[in-house]
Amino acid sequence: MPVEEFVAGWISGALGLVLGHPFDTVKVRLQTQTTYRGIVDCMVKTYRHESLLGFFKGMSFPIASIAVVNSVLFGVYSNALLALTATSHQERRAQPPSYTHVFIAGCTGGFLQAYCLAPFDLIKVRLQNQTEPRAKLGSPPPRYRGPVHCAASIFQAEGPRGLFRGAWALTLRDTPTMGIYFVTYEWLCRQSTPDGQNPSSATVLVAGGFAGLTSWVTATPLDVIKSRMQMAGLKQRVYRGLLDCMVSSARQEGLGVFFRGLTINSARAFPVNAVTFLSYEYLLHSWG
Ligand SMILES: C[N+](C)(C)CCCC[C@H](N)C(=O)O
Repeated sequence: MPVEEFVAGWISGALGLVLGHPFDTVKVRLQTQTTYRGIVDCMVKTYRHESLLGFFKGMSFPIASIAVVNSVLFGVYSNALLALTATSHQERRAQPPSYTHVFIAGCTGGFLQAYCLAPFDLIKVRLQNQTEPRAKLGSPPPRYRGPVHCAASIFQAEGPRGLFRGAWALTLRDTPTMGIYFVTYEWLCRQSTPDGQNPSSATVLVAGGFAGLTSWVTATPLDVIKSRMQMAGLKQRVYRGLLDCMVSSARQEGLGVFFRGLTINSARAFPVNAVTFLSYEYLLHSWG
């Protein structure tokens, strides 16, 4: 099994992640809290109250976990294509796989990475939602002191299952949308590249950016539900399940609730995924 894809997936994921984390914090806050009037208001309040560091809350765990998560995504995707079409990464420009195969391989990668991502994503969302400024003398400490403390408290209170809160919504969010992600990327690359040649860096950047954009636009409704289920019992009410969360959110806040965070998600998705795909392709290319 070729392992280069796993390593390239890891490095490219980490680069994209750091670039996108401040946007991600604003998105999570807008989706789960009702105190902000919009993106700018949320940014201003976060900066005033918590300084620049506020935007990087909850980043250490994703950085550690991206090694597993993005390498599973890209590694499984590439190896699934190998199984379906009997072509390696290097051979795929000369013999391009069908879009159905690309979609199935993307969904498989999305499904498997969702399970690895679930506990890390839960902890990220919980920490991002702690709006207290950095500990000052005399002020009450935040609920979680850091990622390890957060994981340990959830584990103690709810057992291992607690760490997978919202995992079902996350899997539903990622399985089809990762298929869309890779199909968009492949389609755009093929549109602007002569047959049999490798896409230029500019093409990879634009195709990667649009792949991120289309997959996040389609993923946003379930992203909102996922974040709310992960916060259930803390700042949100407790839901009986995914459907209950959908229905009660829509009843209370209207259908617009499913598009919360869409603008910021899209603004984040383009640069993050442009960089992710460019570095992925570059690494695989330079390793031959
Ligand atoms: C499938 N879904 C839309 C959820 C994500 C697709 C892009 C994943 C990328 N690592 C990022 O963070 O943007």
